[in-house]
Amino acid sequence: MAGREATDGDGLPDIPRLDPGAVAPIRVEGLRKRYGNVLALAGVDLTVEPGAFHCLVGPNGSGKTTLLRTLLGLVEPSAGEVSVPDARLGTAFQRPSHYDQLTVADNLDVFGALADADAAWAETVLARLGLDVVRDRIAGELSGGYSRKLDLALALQKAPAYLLLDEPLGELDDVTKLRLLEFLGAYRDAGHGVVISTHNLGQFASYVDHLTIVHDGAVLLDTPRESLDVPDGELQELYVERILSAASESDGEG
Ligand SMILES: Nc1ncnc2c1ncn2[C@@H]1O[C@H](COP(=O)(O)OP(=O)(O)OP(=O)(O)O)[C@@H](O)[C@H]1O
Repeated sequence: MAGREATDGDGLPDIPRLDPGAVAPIRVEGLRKRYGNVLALAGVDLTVEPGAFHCLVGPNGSGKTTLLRTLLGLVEPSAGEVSVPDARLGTAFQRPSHYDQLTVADNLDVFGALADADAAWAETVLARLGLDVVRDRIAGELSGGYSRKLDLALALQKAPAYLLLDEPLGELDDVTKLRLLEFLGAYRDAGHGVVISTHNLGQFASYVDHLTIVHDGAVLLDTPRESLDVPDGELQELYVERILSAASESDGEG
């Protein structure tokens, strides 16, 4: 992370810019994951480009979380190749990562020191996520939404080249959702990859650059957003229609 700064003119501290050209893509080939007799991933090929907002969307049980966790190295593939560049990946929200007994500011100091982050970046993250108002609160006493944003702030201390998040907006209030979405958009605009796993594509419609629909552990559609000739407001509907039509085809085969 270095060089020019994002100038989004929104009055918030700028996010230092990363040159996506200097980051390799994440590549997955023939990825299979079996849990006992459940085939969670049935041979997935996927490329995640740097600097893009990439949504992995699919219904419950389609394999999104398994795919995301495999990219993060948290799940061992049964077969196939996962090539993650020699770059920093970041994630949050799977389980709390903060120290409950420390304040927000002290948590940031600890994680910032581990990540060798500079103080200006910690302040930027604090302001961008709207955490500055709770900086002196004990982390264990924060509300659910602030607690989750704190974990995201801690993951961001190392300024990951790719930020991978599983249903990041679940259970957040509408204002918090909006601020988080704006942050994720700004982080992408500053050259970082953002990879979201969700079954609610509609919430991310105005941000998505690349869409991968996952169904029954396989990729049903993998396409740049620009090649889909539908307005943002119809993206969720397009996804649901694709799933319904794939489900009725597989019913027909059965
Ligand atoms: N640790 C596990 N042990 C056994 N089966 C698992 C495990 N994790 C996931 N599965 C199974 O693998 C399949 C894919 O699950 P996964 O959580 O990846 O789907 P998902 O698309 O993220 O679903 P959701 O939207 O409900 O979170 C499901 O059938 C699930 O029950």
